[in-house]
Amino acid sequence: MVRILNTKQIKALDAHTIEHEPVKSIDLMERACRAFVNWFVQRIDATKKIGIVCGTGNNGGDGLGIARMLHDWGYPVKVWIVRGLVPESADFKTNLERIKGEPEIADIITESDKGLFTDRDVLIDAIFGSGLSRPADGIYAQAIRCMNETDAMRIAVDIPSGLLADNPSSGDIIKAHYTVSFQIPKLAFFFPHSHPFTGEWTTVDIGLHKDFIRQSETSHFLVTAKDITRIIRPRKRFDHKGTFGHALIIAGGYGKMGAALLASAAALRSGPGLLSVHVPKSGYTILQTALPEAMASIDTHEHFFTEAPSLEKYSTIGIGPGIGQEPATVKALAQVLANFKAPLVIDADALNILGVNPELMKRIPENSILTPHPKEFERLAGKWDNDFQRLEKQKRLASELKCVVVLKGAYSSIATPDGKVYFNPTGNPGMAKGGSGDVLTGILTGLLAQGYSAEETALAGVYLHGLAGDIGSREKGTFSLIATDLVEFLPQSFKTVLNKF
Ligand SMILES: NC(=O)C1=CN([C@@H]2O[C@H](COP(=O)(O)OP(=O)(O)OC[C@H]3O[C@@H](n4cnc5c(N)ncnc54)[C@H](O)[C@@H]3O)[C@@H](O)[C@H]2O)[C@@H](O)CC1
Ligand SMILES: [K+]
Repeated sequence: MVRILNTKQIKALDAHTIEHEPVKSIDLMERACRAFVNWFVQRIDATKKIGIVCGTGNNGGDGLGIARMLHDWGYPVKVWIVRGLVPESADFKTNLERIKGEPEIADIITESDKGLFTDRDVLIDAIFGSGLSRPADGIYAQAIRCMNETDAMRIAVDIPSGLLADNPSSGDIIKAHYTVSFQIPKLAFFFPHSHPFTGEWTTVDIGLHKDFIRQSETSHFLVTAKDITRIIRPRKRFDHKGTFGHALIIAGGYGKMGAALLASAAALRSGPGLLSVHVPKSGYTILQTALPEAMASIDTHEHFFTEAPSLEKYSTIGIGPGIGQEPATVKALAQVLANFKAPLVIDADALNILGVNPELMKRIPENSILTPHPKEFERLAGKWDNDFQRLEKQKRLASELKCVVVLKGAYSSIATPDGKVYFNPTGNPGMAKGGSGDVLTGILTGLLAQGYSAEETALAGVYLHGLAGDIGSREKGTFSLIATDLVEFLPQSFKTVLNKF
């Protein structure tokens, strides 16, 4: 797990590293600059004209160090220092002294300094870093606007200037194409509204104290491949189908049998011992023809879900894709929630039904997994003003229901009943298509049936689903990738994770 720390903790971490490594503050800054430059030189051609726009705090100090190093690498570099009210930090001063005449430095002292950076191919943003405490205004806002108006590629040092790491941002913010952040990812990076500012972000190691990071309290984590490898248990020689549980998928309706097929095919590829699929009568032939491995459980209704089969034999249930919201379906869902006591996976129309019948929420078995996309989540939890508030709502829902709530999207977030939130790194925009969610429901149902805990299931399922999408889009491209491909590439996704042993 990568721990996501807040800016106060990052400041304490910097101080701890300086005191206990020990390393001088300016030498730590030098390390940060080198890490940035190392990233930079591997990607940016040395003929490009570079502009570095610095504040006068430590983020600006980084900018000056980076300017000196890139000049030594042979890049044509120009530096601008935004001279507002921020006093020069000690390390800023040192790095300013270390620039001896080259590269060229200009001060920005009035707001009328406009159209400044137009001859630059690449602009490095080092105005504010994690020290930003309020929206940028005055001369700072003006410099940010000037940078955003150019056609240059913009690269932010640590965090785009104007973006707050731990709180909603407003005002002018650098629209970076890339953000190179120092070691610890910032919470804001995981939110949709930050993306126009961070662009593609990455972290670079600057040798901050690992034990201190491990001991820092946080409820926010970024999942890594290693975490998933640790969760997924390889199968043993004497395991048999009884070991891996019997999953039931309740999905599909007239015109939406594809949802049932996608969820079921994904469940089958995720390893449960047995899979049954409950579909309306009109889905019988479709299911039996398309998925011979699945057993059919047939509803009495021709077109939609009206009555749950007897549920005792199932280890878990995945319910929702394509079931619609007919009154009889609402009743049948209520019946499932009344009779089934083990954790289940609730998705799509089952979530929409819960949204308009909140009294049913109380019946959801503890440790179930809910997988709303943002619109479904809004129906369950109400509107939000900003991404931070949305995250709080997600945490609250997970704790109230004592369930795992997976909010789907880029960096799908997984909130657990005990208040933790895991962000998932896999997946890509090629997956933003109908049917992707059905595939996730199937994977989760398949894993839950095998006895993985709700938390393990959600972490592994969401990761594997995204990884299947990443592997798939390498072959099919993000335009052409479809949900069926996710099922097709799921075996490779599992193999990738298992082969890490
Ligand atoms: N030893 C360290 O602490 C290290 C710090 N590093 C760099 O230092 C950065 C943090 O530096 P600082 O804490 O000096 O802060 P910044 O350089 O981000 O900001 C400078 C100062 O501006 C003031 N300020 C905040 N919001 C403002 C606003 N809207 N308008 C005007 N002034 C405002 C604050 O007093 C703040 O301290 C990191 O992002 C990173 O780039 C790196 O060099 C790694 C090591
Ligand atoms: K910055």
